[in-house]
Amino acid sequence: MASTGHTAPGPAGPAADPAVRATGIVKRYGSTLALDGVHLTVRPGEAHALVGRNGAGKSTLVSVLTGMVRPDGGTVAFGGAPAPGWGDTAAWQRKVACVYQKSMTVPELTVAENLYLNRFPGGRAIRWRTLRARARELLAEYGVAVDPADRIKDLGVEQRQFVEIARALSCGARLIVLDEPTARLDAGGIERLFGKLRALRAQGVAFLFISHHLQEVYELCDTVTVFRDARHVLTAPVAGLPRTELVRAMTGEEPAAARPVRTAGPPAGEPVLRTEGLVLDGRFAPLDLTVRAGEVVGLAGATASGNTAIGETLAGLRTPGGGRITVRGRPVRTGSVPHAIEAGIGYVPEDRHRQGLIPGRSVAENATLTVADQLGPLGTVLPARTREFAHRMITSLDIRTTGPGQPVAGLSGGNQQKVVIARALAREPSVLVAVRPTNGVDVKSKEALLGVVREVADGGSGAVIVSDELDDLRVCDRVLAVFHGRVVAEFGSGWSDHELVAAMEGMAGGGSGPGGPRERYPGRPAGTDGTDSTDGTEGTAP
Ligand SMILES: Nc1ncnc2c1ncn2[C@@H]1O[C@H](COP(=O)(O)OP(=O)(O)OP(=O)(O)O)[C@@H](O)[C@H]1O
Repeated sequence: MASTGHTAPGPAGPAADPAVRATGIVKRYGSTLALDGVHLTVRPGEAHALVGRNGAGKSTLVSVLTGMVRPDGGTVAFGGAPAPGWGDTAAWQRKVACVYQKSMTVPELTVAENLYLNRFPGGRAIRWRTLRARARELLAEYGVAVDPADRIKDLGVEQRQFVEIARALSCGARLIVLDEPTARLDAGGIERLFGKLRALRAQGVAFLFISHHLQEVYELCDTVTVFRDARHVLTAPVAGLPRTELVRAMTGEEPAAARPVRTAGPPAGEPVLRTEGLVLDGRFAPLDLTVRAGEVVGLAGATASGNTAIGETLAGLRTPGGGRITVRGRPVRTGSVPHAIEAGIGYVPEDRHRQGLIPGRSVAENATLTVADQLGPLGTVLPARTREFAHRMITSLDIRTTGPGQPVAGLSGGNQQKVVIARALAREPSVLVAVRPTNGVDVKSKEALLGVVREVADGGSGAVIVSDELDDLRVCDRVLAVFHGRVVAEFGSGWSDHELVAAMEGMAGGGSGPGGPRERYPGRPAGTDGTDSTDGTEGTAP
């Protein structure tokens, strides 16, 4: 089934040496075999997707290809020449760069300073004017419309990514790895990113694209490689590869027949969560929301719509300007995470790195952070009970780990997300509030996770899913579309992708013809720049 190197030749032609060729790569972490003799070839000008389930080994290979991790076996060559020596960071940067979902730039420094970090022109004394002029030229060369004097922290995600790409190219790199680059972009940002990547490909720059959004793989890439359980299982041209076959390669199973995720009947239970006049100035207008037992309610909205701010306010992360929240009829003290948890609000944050996990602690400890007081008398945590609880979560959420004692830092990104969800479920909350719960989660786990949310509701609690992903929203009984801080439309279970996306874009009841960004990225409505709400840039004042 595998066929390496079967790719559409880039502008450099089929005879050119590959941008990168990795062969026989082996990497072990203790008893975990993360890469088992994998291979990968990316040609100049090619956009090559690397896909696989959470824990398949994608990030480990990226670390090997960028000189961050030393493999236990195998070879890497760039443009036909052996990879730089271990530890020669500058030499690796001249070959390859990785643009992560998380910015690798220094937020307090300007764009110009970031572009020339550790390689300032002009000898010892830094000539700031020269630096800025060079930066301006560099950005213009790659068509990046950013002011070199701006601080990185004031840029949106999209602009930061362009700055990182420009920096990599100016170091001489001709291979750029993009690790989930669209995760925090809206439809317009994705279009602009893809447009820029196409232009750079025409100049011979090669891209390795890591994504759980298979639709984007089909949109952008000409070749796809699949890893499964640390092994290479497939390399094939994207054109003509049926999606079912791609999923089969990723999972090793026949794709399950499509089944509706939404299983519950019309909501009939008591209200479990209620907001009355809940308002956060500059983020969302007074909101009256009722979530009943047995119900999953979606808050759909683009990045800056205010839907995330609503979720964060329910979780106690933000203090509302007015209004009240009640859980099963009891008022919740707002603006306090401990009180929200105590009242029965479970929360799955979008940004698990900042709000979710303690990396050095074990899976068991992280999964039980909210229940430590219930696991032992007088505030002591009994390891046996902690482990037992963690075992249950590992099984029910299919967390790929060596065991409850493994530090979460050693889990793949998607499996870390599952630990965050386990933690939110630990207290058996009256209402679960989940922000983009399937972000970074593989195609099979997505279904399992949404199934768990559904089960929470079917078990007599309520759930709120805050997301712009249509697949997340399909599990909901009701979806409220939020635009500019207001609920602009409400849908029962029978919504069409088109009408929901139109509502999220502020065109409730409207719509437009096919062919626009909405049609191509049905899960990502166009909106303002893709900076998340916790960066403090979200929202238009209602
Ligand atoms: N630093 C580490 N210490 C221990 N184990 C690790 C470490 N990094 C990765 N692993 C393990 O190696 C395997 C491959 O992980 P990797 O992060 O490469 O997967 P991935 O395909 O990128 O997954 P995801 O889609 O979830 O990001 C996993 O079993 C993971 O637990």
